[in-house]
Amino acid sequence: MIRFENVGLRYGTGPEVLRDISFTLPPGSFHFMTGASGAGKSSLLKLMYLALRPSRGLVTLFGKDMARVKRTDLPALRRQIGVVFQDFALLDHLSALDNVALPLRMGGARESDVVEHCTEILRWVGLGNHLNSLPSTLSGGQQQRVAIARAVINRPRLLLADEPTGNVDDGIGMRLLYLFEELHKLGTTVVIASHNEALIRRFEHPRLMLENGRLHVLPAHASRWA
Ligand SMILES: Nc1ncnc2c1ncn2[C@@H]1O[C@H](COP(=O)(O)OP(=O)(O)OP(=O)(O)O)[C@@H](O)[C@H]1O
Repeated sequence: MIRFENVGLRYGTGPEVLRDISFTLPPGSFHFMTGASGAGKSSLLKLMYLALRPSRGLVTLFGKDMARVKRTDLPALRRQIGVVFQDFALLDHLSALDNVALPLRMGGARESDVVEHCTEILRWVGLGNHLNSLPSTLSGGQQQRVAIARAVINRPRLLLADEPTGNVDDGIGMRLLYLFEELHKLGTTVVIASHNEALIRRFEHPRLMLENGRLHVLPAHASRWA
């Protein structure tokens, strides 16, 4: 699904913030990503989402060498990836439901199915009373949940989430992680960056641990105590 070989990343002429990153994420796997603030979690997720190109090394996604993929082919690849980044990137003029509906409508789904599925998922993330609310009228945690609903609505092949439980209490955080678990059971490859050790330890998944720009992959049993 994703393969990195000796990947390095620097911003401009600065020092390398990621160094010699090599790992393979098999299809259908679930990994947490951890590391201190500034360790490079968001940067690594952006490399996986093809929002950044590596300064060196090889990134393979869905079996394709990303250095050979044309810029015009990127949107089609990205449509197979659900992302929750820290800025949420919701469209301000659209209601919560219409934001979540975007990937389904772009894929040509029937309108009656769109409304039914979007209502169901927004209820699941606790926003059943905010279907028609504009993002600017929602709290940070509520906007984050809209972004999560939008990322998972069309069952992407790959789900990347940066601190998806950062703005919610532990009860809702658990609910969101169960949502990711469900998606994983349906075959989606999942990568969740998080600082929330208490939540991570409740789930038995391997861990991508970033430290000083380098990556260590910890198996599930070791990752619970890392
Ligand atoms: N656009 C940028 N330009 C220059 N340096 C950057 C840029 N984005 C990130 N960095 C640097 O890259 C390093 C890794 O940042 P990144 O945001 O990936 O870390 P992080 O682990 O996600 O941090 P946090 O947990 O605080 O979100 C940091 O030293 C940061 O200053």
